[in-house]
Amino acid sequence: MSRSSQSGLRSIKRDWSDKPPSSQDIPWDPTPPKDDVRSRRLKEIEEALRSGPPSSSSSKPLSIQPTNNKRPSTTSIDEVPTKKARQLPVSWGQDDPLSSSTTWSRDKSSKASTSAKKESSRSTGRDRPAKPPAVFLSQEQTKILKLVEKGTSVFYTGSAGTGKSVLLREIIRALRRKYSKSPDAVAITASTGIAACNIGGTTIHSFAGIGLGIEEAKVLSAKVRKNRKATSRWQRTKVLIIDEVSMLDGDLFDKLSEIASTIRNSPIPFGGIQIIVTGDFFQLPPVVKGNGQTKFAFEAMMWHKTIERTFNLTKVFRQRDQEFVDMLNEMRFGTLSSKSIAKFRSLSRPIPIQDDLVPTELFPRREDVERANQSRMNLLDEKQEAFKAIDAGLITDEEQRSKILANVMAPSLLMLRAGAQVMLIKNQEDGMLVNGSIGKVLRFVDPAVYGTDQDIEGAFAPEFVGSSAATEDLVKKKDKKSSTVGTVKLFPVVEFLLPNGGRREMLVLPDVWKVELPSGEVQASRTQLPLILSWAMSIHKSQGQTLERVKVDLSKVFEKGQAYVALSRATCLEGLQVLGFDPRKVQAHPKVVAWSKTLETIAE
Ligand SMILES: Nc1ncnc2c1ncn2[C@@H]1O[C@H](COP(=O)(O)OP(=O)(O)OP(=O)(O)O)[C@@H](O)[C@H]1O
Repeated sequence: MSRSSQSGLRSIKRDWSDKPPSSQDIPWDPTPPKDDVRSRRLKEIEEALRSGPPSSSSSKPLSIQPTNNKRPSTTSIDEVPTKKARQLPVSWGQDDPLSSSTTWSRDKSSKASTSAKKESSRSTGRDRPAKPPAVFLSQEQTKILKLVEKGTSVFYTGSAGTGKSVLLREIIRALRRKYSKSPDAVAITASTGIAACNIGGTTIHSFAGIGLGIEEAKVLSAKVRKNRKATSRWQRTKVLIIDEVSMLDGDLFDKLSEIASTIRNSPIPFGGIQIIVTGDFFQLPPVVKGNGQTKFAFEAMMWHKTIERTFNLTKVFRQRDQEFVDMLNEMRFGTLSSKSIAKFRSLSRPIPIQDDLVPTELFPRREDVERANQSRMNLLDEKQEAFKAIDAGLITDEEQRSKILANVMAPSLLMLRAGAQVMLIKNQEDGMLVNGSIGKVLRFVDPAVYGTDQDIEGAFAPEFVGSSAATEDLVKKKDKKSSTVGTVKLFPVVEFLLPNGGRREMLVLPDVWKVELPSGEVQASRTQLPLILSWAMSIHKSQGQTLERVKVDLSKVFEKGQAYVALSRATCLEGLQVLGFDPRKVQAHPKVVAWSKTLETIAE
C-alpha cells in the first residue's frame, strides 16, 4: 500500500486557518521520543489496555495520557480522578473531572512547518498546558444554578441549543461539591439509556430498581424493598437529577414519587428528595405502548407538588443566525410561516463545502444509518482496521451488560479505514475539539512514534489487524528503523475540522465510558476509541449533539418532534441540507404547546 494513499491526505483540501501558531495551536513537544521513552510508552499503553476500566469507584479510570494537548515525552500513565463519562459540549475549567482526553493533537496552519512548531512549542513552554477557553453561564443559567444550590426542586427547559446540557453539567459539579462527603447523595439519571450515558449516570429505571416499571406503585415499592441496594439508594439520595424528561412517562413520574415516599417513610413528594428535572417536551416524546395516549411528565399528578420552580431558557447558543433561530422556533411550535417554509425548501441544495467532509446524514432508523455508513466504507480501498472494545463492570451477565452498553455511543466493534469520516464522541480538554467534531482518518500509527520520522515515513505500515484494544490480539511487526521485532498496536490519526475552518490532527487513543450508580458502582463500562463513523447517524443518537454539517431527509421522519430534533442539530443554515421538506411533518404536540405558555422566563 503506498504511503500517499494510506494517508488519505491527497484528497483533503488543506484549509488550514491563517491563525498564527499560539499556545493552543501547536502545544505539543516536537522532540522525537527516545528509544527508552518509546518502549516505556508502549508498556504504559499496553498496561492501560490490559487493565481495562475499573470495576468500582474505588479504582480510578485510566487515562492513557493526560494530554494538556502536549505530545508526550517522558510521561507515564496518569491516574485521573474518577470522572463521569458525560458527553457535553465544550468543556471548560481545568479541574473538570468530567472531561478527559486520551489523545495527542497538533493544529496545523499554513505556516506550521517543523520549525514553526518548534518555535511555538518553545514560546509556549512545555509545562504550561493550553488553557481551555472560558465559558460563562448566562444570567438565566446562573439563576437556576443558584436555586439548585439552595436546595430548590426545579424543572428547566428551553429550545434546542439553549444550554440545558451545559447548565446540567454545572449543576452536577456544584452538587458534587456540596455533597463531597457523601457522593451517593446525588443521583444522576435520565429517561433513556443514551441520555443517561451522556451524563455518566444510569436510567431512572435502573436507579429506582423497578425494572420496566409497568406495575402499580405499591407492587414496585415492594419490589424495591426486596432489593437492598435499591432501597439504600432511595434512602441515601438527597438530590435526584432526571435528564431528558420529555421521554419520561407521566405515570412513571407519579410512581417514582410514591416509591420514594414509601421507602423513605415520608409523605412529602419524592420523600423529600430535591428533584432537578430538565429536557425539552418539544423534542422526542415518551414511548407509548399500543394505542395508549401520550402522558407527559408535566401531566403527572405529583409534578406541580414536586417542582417548586419552572424555567424556560431563552438564549440560544448553538445557532447564531437569528433567521435560523426564528425558523427553528416556528418549527418547534408547529407554526411555520410561508417565508420559513420557502427557506427550508431552498435548503434542498447540496451544502457548499471546500473539502471532502460530507454532512452527517440523520436517519430515524438505525438500519438506515448502518447501511449508509457501510456503503461509504465499501467505497474506500484502504485496509480495514478493527477496534474491539473491552467491556467490564459489576454486571457479569454478558447479555445484560451488552444491553446496557448498547446505549453507549462507542460501538463494541469499530471498523475504520484510512479515509473514513469519523466523529469525535468525547470533548477534549482544550475545548477546540468537542463531542461532535468531524474528521477523517489519515493513517494508523504506533503512538510511541507518532509525529516522528518513523510515523511520517510509514515505517509502521498498518499491517496490524484485529482488536487494538485487546492485548492478546497484538501483532508482531518488524521495526524497520531499529530492525527489532516488537509488539505494536496502531491507532488512528485523525484530521479534524475546527469550528474556525482550520484543521487539527490528532492521534486517537481509547477512552472509557461508564454506566455508574450514585454509589460509584460501575455497572458496566466500555473501553474504546472515542470515534464513530459519521457519514450517517440516528436522530435518536444525535439528540444533544451540535453538528456543523447536517443532511436530513424529512420524508423519512415519522414522529412528532423528530424533524425539530434533526434540524436543530445544525449550527447554521449554510451547514444544513433538507430534503423532502413537508410542513405537515412539522408538528408540535398541542398539549405541549398549551403547557409551554405557562413557563417562567428570566429576563437577561
Ligand atoms: N453559557 C454558555 N456560553 C457559551 N456557549 C454555551 C453556553 N451554554 C451553552 N453553550 C453552547 O451552546 C451549544 C448548545 O448547548 P447545549 O447542548 O447545552 O444545549 P441544549 O439546550 O442541551 O441543546 P439540545 O436540547 O439540543 O440538546 C453548545 O455548543 C454549548 O457549548
